This record gives sequence, C-alpha cells and structure tokens, in this order.
Amino acid sequence: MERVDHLAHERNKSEFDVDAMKIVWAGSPHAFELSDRISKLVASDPGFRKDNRTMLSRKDLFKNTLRKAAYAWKTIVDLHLSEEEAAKLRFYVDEPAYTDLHWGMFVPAIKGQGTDEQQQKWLPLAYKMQIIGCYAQTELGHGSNVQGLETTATFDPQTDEFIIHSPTLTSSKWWPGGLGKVATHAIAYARLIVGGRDYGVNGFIVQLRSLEDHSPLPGITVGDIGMKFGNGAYNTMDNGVLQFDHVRIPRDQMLMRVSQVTREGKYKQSDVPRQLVYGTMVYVRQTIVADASCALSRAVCIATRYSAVRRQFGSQNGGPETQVIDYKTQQSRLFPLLASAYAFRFIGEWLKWLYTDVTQRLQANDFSTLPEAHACTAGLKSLTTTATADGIEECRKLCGGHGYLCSSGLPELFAVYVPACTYEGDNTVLLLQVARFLMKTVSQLGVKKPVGTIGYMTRVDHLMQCRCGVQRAEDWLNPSALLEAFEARAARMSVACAQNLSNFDNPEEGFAELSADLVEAAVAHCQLIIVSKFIEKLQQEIPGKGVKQQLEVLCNIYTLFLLHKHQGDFLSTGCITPKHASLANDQLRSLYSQVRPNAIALVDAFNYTDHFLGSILGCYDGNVYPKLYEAAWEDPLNDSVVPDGYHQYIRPLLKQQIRTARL
Ligand SMILES: CC/C=C\C/C=C\C/C=C\C/C=C\CCCCC(=O)SCCNC(=O)CCNC(=O)[C@H](O)C(C)(C)COP(=O)(O)OP(=O)(O)OC[C@H]1O[C@@H](n2cnc3c(N)ncnc32)[C@H](O)[C@@H]1OP(=O)(O)O
Ligand SMILES: Cc1cc2nc3c(=O)[nH]c(=O)nc-3n(C[C@H](O)[C@H](O)[C@H](O)COP(=O)(O)OP(=O)(O)OC[C@H]3O[C@@H](n4cnc5c(N)ncnc54)[C@H](O)[C@@H]3O)c2cc1C
Repeated sequence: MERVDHLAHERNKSEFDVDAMKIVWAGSPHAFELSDRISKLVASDPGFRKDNRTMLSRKDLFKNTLRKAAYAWKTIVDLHLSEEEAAKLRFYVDEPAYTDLHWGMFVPAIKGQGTDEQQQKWLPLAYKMQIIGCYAQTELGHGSNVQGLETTATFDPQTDEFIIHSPTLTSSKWWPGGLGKVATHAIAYARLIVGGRDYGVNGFIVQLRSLEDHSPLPGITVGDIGMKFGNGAYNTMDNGVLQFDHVRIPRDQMLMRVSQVTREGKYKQSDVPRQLVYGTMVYVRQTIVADASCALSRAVCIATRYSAVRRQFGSQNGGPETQVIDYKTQQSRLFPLLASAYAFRFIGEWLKWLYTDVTQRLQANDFSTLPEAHACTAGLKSLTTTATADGIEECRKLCGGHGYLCSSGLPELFAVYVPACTYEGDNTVLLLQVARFLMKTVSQLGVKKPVGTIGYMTRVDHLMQCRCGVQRAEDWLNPSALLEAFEARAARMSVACAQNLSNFDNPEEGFAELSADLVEAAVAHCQLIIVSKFIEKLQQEIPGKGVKQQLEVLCNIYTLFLLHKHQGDFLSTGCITPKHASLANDQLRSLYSQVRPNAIALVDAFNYTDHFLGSILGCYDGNVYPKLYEAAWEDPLNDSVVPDGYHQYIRPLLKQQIRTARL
C-alpha cells in the first residue's frame, strides 16, 4: 500500500535546502553519511526493537538489555565497524546499558589517568571487552563532595599491595552504572593512605568478579541498588552498590599518572595539577553537553510534527480546524526549544574543540587553560541538561493528553534524561564551580588578563556603564547589540556578587551566604558563551540555499527568548530599559512567524528514523491517529476483553452494590 505523507504540505512550504541543513546538523558530510547509514542499519534490524520496553518487568527488561548489548557487540565485530561507527551504533540502539560506562568512563579513566604501561596492559583487554569496567566514585554518603569519600586504599609495603576497604556503611559505593550485575572491574576511587598519611582521593583498578563464573571475588559484596524513576527508562542500567572488605590489589593497579607510590612506599606527585584526578569527569561533562542537543532535538521533533498534525478549534465555515502549531502560544513555547536544540548542537561542537585543545596542551605540560575548561564543561553541562530536561517535559505538555502516553516516547525520554541534571555533578554544585571561577577572575582583574570565554571581562569598565542602542525592534537582529547586552548583564552580575562578597570578613562564609546570587551570575555567564558561539558559527560560510538565513532566525530566537525570560536580570542591572525589553518581544513574535513555514523541515534536518524517535506522535508521515488506535490494542491489558481479576475483585463488588440497593 502506498504510504501517505500527512506532513507533505508542511514540507512543501519550507524555504531552505533541508539536505544541506542535515549536513550542518551532523557536523560534516562524513558525519552525516555515517549517522545516516548506522541509524538505518539499527532501525532495520529487529534485534534492536525497543517498543516493548515500558511493559517488561525489571528482570526481563535487564535481560533484554544484556541481549541487545551482546547483539550490538556481535554486529560491531561481524561488520568490522570502526570505533566511530561502533559508538554511533550504540547511540542509535538507544538503551542505557553497562556499555555506556565501560566505553564512556572506564576506558577514558585509564586513558586519562593511567601511565603508558597501565594503558598498554588494560586498554587492549577493555577494547576487546575481555574485561568490562565501571566508574565507582560515588558513595552512599558522598557524591558531590569527592574529597569527602571514605573508601581507603592503604599501601602495604610488606606485600607491595593496596588494601581497598569500606570502613563504614556510608563508604559503600552507590550508584555506579554497570556495577550492579555486570562489571568485572571498576575504577574505584579511594583515599590513598601511605605510611599512615592520607594523600587524598585517587583511582584504582579493582577486579570485582571472577572472569570464569562471574561470582564476586573474596572481600567483595556487590548488587543492584533497585528500581529507578519511570517505566523502562534508566532501569535497563544496573546501578550498583559495592563494599570492600580488605581487598588486596597489586601496587601497579593504582592509576599513577597524577601521583605515584614507589615500591619503597614513597608518595610522589607528578608535575601535573592534582585536579587531573577529576579529568574523567571533565571529559564526560563535555560528552553530556554534546548529547543534550540529541535528547532535546528528539523531543522537539516529536512535538513539532504532532503540533502540525493536531487540530483544535477555529473551524471556519465547516473547514478544517486550526493546526495547534499556528497558535502563537504554542509557537512561543515550541520554537525557543527548537532554537535551543540547534544552539546546543553548536555549543557541543565547540566544547569538543575546547576539550581536544586542553588535552593537547596538557600533554605538552601547558595547564593554563584547565580552569577555563573545567568552568566551561561544568557550567555548560549544567545549563544544557537543565534546559533539555525542562524542554522534554514542555514538549510532553505541548502534545496535550497524547503526550502522556508511553507511545508518544516522551515519558521515557524524560525519565531517561532527567538524571543528567544530577549525575556527573549536580547542576547547582557545578554552577557554584563556575561562580568560583568568575569571582577569582574579577578579583584578579588588572593583575591577570582574562582570556577565552571570560575575555569580555577585559572590557569591564565599558560593560559596567554601556547603554543599549536599540531603537526599533529590528535593531535587536544586530549581533553586536545582542552580544553587548549579554556581556553587560554577565559582567554586571559577577561584579555585583564580587562587591557583595567583599563585605564579608570570611570569603567562604560570604560565598555560602550569596550562593543563590552567584548561581544566577554563573547562568548569565554560561548563556553568554552559548549565544556568542552561536553568533560565531554564523560568521562562517554555510552552504545550501537558505540554510544560513534559517540559522540566523534560530540564533535570534534563542538569544531574544533568553533575554525575554531573564529580563529581570537585564532590567535590574540597567543593561536595557523596559522599552528595549518590549521591542525585543516584538521582534521575537515576528521571528516565530518566520520560522513557522520551516518548522517541519527544521526538525526533518535532524534526520531521525522512526525507530530512533520511538514515538507515534513524531512519526515521519504524521499518520498519528490510526497508529495510536492500533497501538492501544497491543497493550497486554487488552489481551482479554474481561480483565484478569474480574471474578475476584469486580464481580463481588457489583453484586454487593445490588444487594445494598435492594435494602
Ligand atoms: C544516557 C546517557 C546519556 C548521555 C551521556 C552520554 C555520554 C556519556 C557517557 C557515559 C555516561 C553515562 C551515564 C552517566 C554516568 C554518570 C557517572 C557519574 O555520575 S560519575 C560521578 C560524578 N561525580 C561528580 O561529578 C562529583 C561532582 N563533584 C566534583 O566534581 C568536585 O567534588 C567539586 C564539586 C568540583 C569540588 O571539588 P573540590 O572540593 O576538590 O574542589 P574545590 O571546589 O575546592 O576546588 C579546588 C580546585 O580544583 C578545581 N577543580 C575542581 N574540579 C576540577 C576539575 N574537574 N578539573 C579541573 N579543575 C577542577 C577548582 O576549580 C578549584 O580550583 P582553584 O579555585 O583552586 O583554582
Ligand atoms: C542515574 C545515575 C547514574 C549515576 N552513575 C554514576 C556512576 O556511574 N558512577 C558514580 O560514581 N556515580 C554515579 N552517579 C552518582 C552521581 O554522580 C551523584 O549522584 C551526583 O554527583 C550528585 O551527588 P549526590 O547524590 O551526592 O547529591 P548531593 O550532593 O547529596 O545533592 C543533594 C542536594 O544538595 C545540594 N548541594 C550539595 N552540595 C551543595 C553545595 N556545596 N552547595 C549548595 N548545594 C549543595 C544539591 O544541589 C542537591 O540539591 C549516578 C547518579 C545517577 C542519578
């Protein structure tokens, strides 16, 4: 039967070259080809089916995840996929699994914190999956406060071993993904104790389970921590609990890039900053930022397509009702999210560049950009994950009642995504790190020249007193006007915090007292980074008919939407007047009208298969209603017309009501 495209009329309206935009979204023609090929491969293979996840019991769900992970590995090996292709395949399989932590944290931790010899020994085993690793840092009692971890690694010079021990209940490792049921090895973070002295937290490679029968090794108690938020969702992951009872490991299983313990029991610190022990977190925060655009664009694709299909009210002379996407309120909720998805895509690309740059510098013993890289990864991880989690939930609401159905894909997407606001650093804790960086920068003005993302602070005198030059709504389309408003707001908020801090005798007390304001200053700084990198992106040549124009519209929507949402900041710091705010809002409305005819094409440019989207509401052809109707009948509750439990619980009730009525 011929497939009808219910969204064809929308696609015909678009004013730009969608194929060219697909390449911009993917990052390059090569990245597009790879993504397109691998996503289709996964979508066409029934072994990767995922539409039954929310109906399975935890045990069945987990076993199914194990099957899929093994099947994915077999596919990777059989097809001789490259590392890049394999990573894409795991991405499109779209099921959180122990492999995320193995490839995403265990391998990077060895690469970043292991010596050359340690890498040569452990990486080949990990690459072939002859060992499976997890990242065991967080404990029952401490997650955010890494320096507060209690697990100990005490050097025994007699045997040349470390004794890994959990001295208290609160020192039990708690949360590591893959730990609960699968990992054979962990990078366990523990306090390094040498000669009775505590040298702080370091990573150790510890074998947890037998490579023969998977049973825990002596001294290891390990299991899963239990069900998490949502059906299906992150419950495919075996987040685990782990206790060590005086577990002995050879000395050379301490990750020794940052500091070493010699055979004689001497502690030595390398020439690199101690903070490199936290290096894996910096790496993963960067990948989480890149991932935010994927999750948000998925939700936006679903909500945009459905908003074009859904009609409600407004019929004229018996004609069709209004598509809900034509309501200005729908547009003002949806289009900023569409623009955010693009903004996050570009900031993810830029952050990857920054991370590569800092890694190369570290290899050449240049540590100068590490504080900025830490502040950027921490702050952008916080900002993008918060906006994405909130955005997915907004997309669910944008889809009305049907958005609440699991078959919309949105509840599961939200449940899987929302812990990103907590893992890899609680978002508030991370913004406080950015605030520390900002306060240090302000306190050193005149002594140390701010560079990179904080470079705008060199113009602090101007930014503290400049006046917005916007006179007409269109003036807000000028990138310099936008940039200056955002720079002035960020600078003024940071300087105000620094001035307030100077009123405290004890700076730490002051920091704690003013922490809510400091978080707002950090948000302003991070939003400025995203805005400025989006604007920079548009200064490059971008091929394809109308592509650049569409991106300019999206950039302006993203920026003016932030200005509108945070207008309290802009007004109270005197960066703009109420008149400027009102003109910005006028401009925003006009931009929504410009994006409207292109909305469907802009989400098509994500190039998501129906399999990956996993949503009836977001399906490419927009044929939503028959699919929803059919899916309802697939629910196990509809296996029988009369439900199980009728005779036990419904019939007696009905009979009793009849007797009561006769009385
Ligand atoms: C479904 C999955 C979807 C998408 C993901 C995609 C791919 C990712 C792949 C796999 C991931 C999958 C699932 C996620 C798994 C999540 C795993 C985890 O959660 S692991 C545990 C993470 N834990 C944390 O993040 C803990 C947060 N806490 C900290 O980082 C630190 O404790 C702290 C808050 C930074 C404080 O540390 P500390 O007390 O030591 O620091 P100070 O504030 O005193 O600072 C001292 C000094 O150090 C600087 N600094 C701190 N951190 C760093 C750093 N990382 N790098 C560089 N420098 C750092 C700080 O700025 C201070 O500098 P100074 O002021 O002295 O100049
Ligand atoms: C799904 C999931 C997967 C995870 N995977 C792993 C893993 O693989 N490996 C691993 O080691 N860990 C993992 N974690 C743990 C995760 O990294 C921690 O939960 C996270 O770092 C937050 O720490 P916490 O739980 O101690 O939160 P807490 O710090 O206890 O946060 C509680 C509240 O206190 C606030 N707060 C804390 N400190 C401050 C402060 N200084 N100032 C102001 N407010 C503060 C926070 O903002 C938050 O509101 C995972 C967690 C989740 C949810």
